[in-house]
Amino acid sequence: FLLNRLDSHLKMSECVMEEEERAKSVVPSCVSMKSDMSKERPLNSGIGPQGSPLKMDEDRAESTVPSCVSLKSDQSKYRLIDFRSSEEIERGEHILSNWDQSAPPGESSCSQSGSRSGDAEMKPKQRSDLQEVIEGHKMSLKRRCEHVTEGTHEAGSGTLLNKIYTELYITEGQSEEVDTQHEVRQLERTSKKNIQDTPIKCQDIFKVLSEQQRHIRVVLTNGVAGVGKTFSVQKFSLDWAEGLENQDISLVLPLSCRELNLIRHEQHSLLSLLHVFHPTLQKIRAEDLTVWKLLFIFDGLDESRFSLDFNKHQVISDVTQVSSVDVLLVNLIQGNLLPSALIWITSRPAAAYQIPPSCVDRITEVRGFTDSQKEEYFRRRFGDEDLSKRIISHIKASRSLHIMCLIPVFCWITAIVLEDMMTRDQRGELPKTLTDLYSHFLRVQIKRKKQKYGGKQRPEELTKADKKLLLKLGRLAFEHLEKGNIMFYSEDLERCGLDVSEVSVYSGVCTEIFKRKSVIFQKSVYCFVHLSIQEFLAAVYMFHRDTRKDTAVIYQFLKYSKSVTSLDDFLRRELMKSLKSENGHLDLFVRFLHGLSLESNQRILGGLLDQRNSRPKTIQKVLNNLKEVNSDAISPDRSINIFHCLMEMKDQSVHQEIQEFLKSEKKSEKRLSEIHCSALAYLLQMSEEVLDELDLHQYITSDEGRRRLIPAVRNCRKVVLSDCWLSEISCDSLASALRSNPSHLRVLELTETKLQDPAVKLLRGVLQDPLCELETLRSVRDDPVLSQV
Ligand SMILES: Nc1ncnc2c1ncn2[C@@H]1O[C@H](COP(=O)(O)OP(=O)(O)OP(=O)(O)O)[C@@H](O)[C@H]1O
Repeated sequence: FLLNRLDSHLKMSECVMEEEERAKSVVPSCVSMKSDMSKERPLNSGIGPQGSPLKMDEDRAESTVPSCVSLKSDQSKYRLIDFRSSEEIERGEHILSNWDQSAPPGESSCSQSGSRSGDAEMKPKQRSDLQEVIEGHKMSLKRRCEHVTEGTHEAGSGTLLNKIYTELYITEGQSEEVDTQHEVRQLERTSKKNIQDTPIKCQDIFKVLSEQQRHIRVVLTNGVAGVGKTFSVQKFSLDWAEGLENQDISLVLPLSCRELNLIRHEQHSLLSLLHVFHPTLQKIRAEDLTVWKLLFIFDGLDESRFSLDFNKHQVISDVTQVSSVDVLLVNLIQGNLLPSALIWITSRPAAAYQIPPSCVDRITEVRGFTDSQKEEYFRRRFGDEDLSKRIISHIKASRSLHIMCLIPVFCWITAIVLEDMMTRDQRGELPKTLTDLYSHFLRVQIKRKKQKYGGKQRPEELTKADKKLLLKLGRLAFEHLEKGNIMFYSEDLERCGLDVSEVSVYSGVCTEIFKRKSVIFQKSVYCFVHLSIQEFLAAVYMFHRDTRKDTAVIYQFLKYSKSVTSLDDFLRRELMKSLKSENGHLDLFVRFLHGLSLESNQRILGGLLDQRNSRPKTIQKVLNNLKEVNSDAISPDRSINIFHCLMEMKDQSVHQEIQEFLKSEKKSEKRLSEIHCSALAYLLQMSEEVLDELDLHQYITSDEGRRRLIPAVRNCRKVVLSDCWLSEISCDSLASALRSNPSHLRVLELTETKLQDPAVKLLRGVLQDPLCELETLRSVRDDPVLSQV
């Protein structure tokens, strides 16, 4: 497990280096920004240094508060003062000159010793100027946060955050060990709530909630893709900017890691960094930063392309000292720089390991929506009560949809699809599988584009141009999926034959699939709205290549030179390739590929894929292959994906057989195949009830079948692994189950279990891990393995 972690860490670093190389050529050396002037009046309430309420002179504020400049700013960073119009410069100069005059002598550059006494000595004029800056910043932040775009990048076109924001289930602590596994599988694991977890409200994450807790300075919030981390940051910031919550904080300063990437090759001081990303703070001085209570929010650490080295770095304690962004970040987190500033970092679990636990005062995890929050989401989203009721009851009736809706981004996709289907006359069957859902999602986007731009075809039909565009997007999705890239620059688009303007012109199709994430420094960064959409389009592209017999693309991907003879051969090879991936990054891709082999799904896509000759005999062959896959060298956790592929092909047989097996009185008489074992492992792992005992030896199955049951260990109190050969890879699953937090496993019996040396070491390591809550490790006979462990 650790080796895998190390390996994936190395891969990530390689990936980061590769991306850095890519980015070197794309990030301009000179930063330019576009300004966005505000005519709005500042609010007349405010918080001063250390939370003291300030009163402000409204008239003067109106004349002096700088514009709320948006991030889409266009002027050179080296001429920051030029952000403003001439009129504004005049006003700005007025403020700056006032401030310069009022600054105590010798305080022009700040050090940590620029103490709070400066505040006490502050002249009334100076204080009110500072307050104006805070109010200007609040207004700017409010404007940035009050609308959500949910896939559309058209400014101001979004919905009000407060209208659709639904409370999320956030807990203190985290549910699983930091994991590099694919998010969708994590989602399946985490869908089982644990009542022991302590829920915490987003606005309380810096509050000391019990007597045992000390001051909370650094909070790390984990959560899988699309679970609502950015929404939480946005809501927190909006509530602060509107004066509703956390008013003891003087300035909330969100800095998205995606945007910080764009200046990672540049040198900045903390002060200039703030000036670049929060132009409303142009006039704050170094000493202000040390006297105010600041909150820095670094959203999306997983998207950062800088590597944080906490062991060896330049120590910086002066906010005007220039260094690289990663060094500034490390110093802020360690508390060398602005030790009293609060720090909030959000990250997907795979990247959270970069922050040493010793630097973190509180870990929280956004778990998504509970069942009642899911319902509330749909009620808020649709004013129509009847429609929201029907949608909720459909979701409840489909287990996979219901599990998926734990993640807000899936709620959003589901809402779009079901709203469209339920308000149309000819409804058709409502989606039950992921491929179904995503095919409908794409169809709705195509239809919207038709409605927006007109066209002779029926709304659902694709023109040649639509097909070409979607397949080019598919190529981009596919080529970057393998490399683990989720963000693209215009040159990546061009390499796939995508014209940047084409992508924007087809905004009706693209905005909810593909979006321009930031346009800072005139550099556009693109990404798919969600990783799963990238995986779906990548599968569409690959499937299309297969129907067109594009052997070059297929062989290069499969690293296979013999001809792929048929659909079943193609899918079998794709599956094997995905099973060999260490972190499961092709799992969802391969599920979609299997789903796309069904004509019913191809039909939804309105001619995007040539209708494939998916004869029943071929489909049966694919199903048989899935049921017979030999997964000797594959992790049992990964093998569960074979069962998911069956489900995507709407084959319910294995699922039903296992349901019957679970109800049966004669379990010990029924022989289970390997695929049965994967299905059973999945169902036991997902079950609401914790199993008292799992004795692998009681199941009549092969050695491989027994190993495939190991993921179920996560949901058991006692596990007996007797007389079974545990490979290192199976030990990985066992180790992960032992480490899961909270873990139910208290008793582990290992008897005549043939553990190889690396597995013994691995288990020994896990048992020493403070996260492991195992109480008894037992062996029935004198087992040499046990003494080694
Ligand atoms: N609290 C919420 N209320 C309503 N909708 C939400 C909420 N949280 C998230 N969503 C929906 O889910 C989508 C994804 O959320 P968000 O961008 O916050 O996820 P994330 O955890 O930051 O994901 P990533 O790691 O991919 O950046 C949002 O665009 C929105 O549609």
